[in-house]
Amino acid sequence: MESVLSIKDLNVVFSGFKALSGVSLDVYDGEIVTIIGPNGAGKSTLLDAIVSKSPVFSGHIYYQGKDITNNSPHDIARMGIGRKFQNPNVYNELSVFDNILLALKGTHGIWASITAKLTKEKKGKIFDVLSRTGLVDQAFELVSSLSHGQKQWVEIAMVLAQDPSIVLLDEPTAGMTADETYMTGEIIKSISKSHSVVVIEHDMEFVKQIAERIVVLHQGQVLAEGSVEEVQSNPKVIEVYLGHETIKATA
Ligand SMILES: Nc1ncnc2c1ncn2[C@@H]1O[C@H](COP(=O)(O)OP(=O)(O)OP(=O)(O)O)[C@@H](O)[C@H]1O
Repeated sequence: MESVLSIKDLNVVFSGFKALSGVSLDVYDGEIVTIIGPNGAGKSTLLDAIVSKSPVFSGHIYYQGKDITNNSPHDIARMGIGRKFQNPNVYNELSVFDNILLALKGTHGIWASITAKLTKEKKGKIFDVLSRTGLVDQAFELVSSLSHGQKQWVEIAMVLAQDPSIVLLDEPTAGMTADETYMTGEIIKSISKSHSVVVIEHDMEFVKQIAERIVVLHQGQVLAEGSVEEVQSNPKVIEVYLGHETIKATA
């Protein structure tokens, strides 16, 4: 099977510090890859390198077979890699609908977008992403009136509005209630029917809900890779990560 995203021997260095060291990883069509690992393992740096937010020192990133290493972030987004960051990056004083409108591919500038005549096609597209993220009932509410979880979903909807083929999510459930976390898992599973999804996550219950393939990062390297069961029973993973999480959960 052809991979959508292929990372080969990736190294990212910050002032002499190796944040990523020889990372290789493939993401296939329509799969969910969940990245776990201790704080500072290099998880966010990996997503940053994919979208050129952090420069790649050596190694390669291929998207649909094309080498995109250190291409401009704008080009990478335009090619079809959508990235959601940890903190919601939404316009609080606009409606949910207008936030999605602004994110639509080919949209330029707030006023030009909001005052331009809305085509039936654009409206349909906006409601499609709102229904995929459980936000149809909130379409005309101001984002400022939404819960923290709903704001995160608005941002996922904004990423989907850009028609990516791969969606990168950095800790999408941070700060969410248990119900919101569960709902986020269902949204991600639904998105994976039409997109590849890479998710960074700490909450192991959530990881179990969504995970198909897990990649464990530790000190900038891939420590282990496999199913939930394989990773949970891997002694190296227990030692550096899951043992610690279990202790935290029972403390
Ligand atoms: N822009 C930067 N400049 C210098 N060092 C950085 C930069 N970004 C990340 N680092 C360092 O690289 C290492 C990996 O950081 P990263 O944020 O990728 O880890 P992480 O696995 O996402 O951690 P967390 O789970 O805490 O978010 C850390 O030691 C961090 O301090």
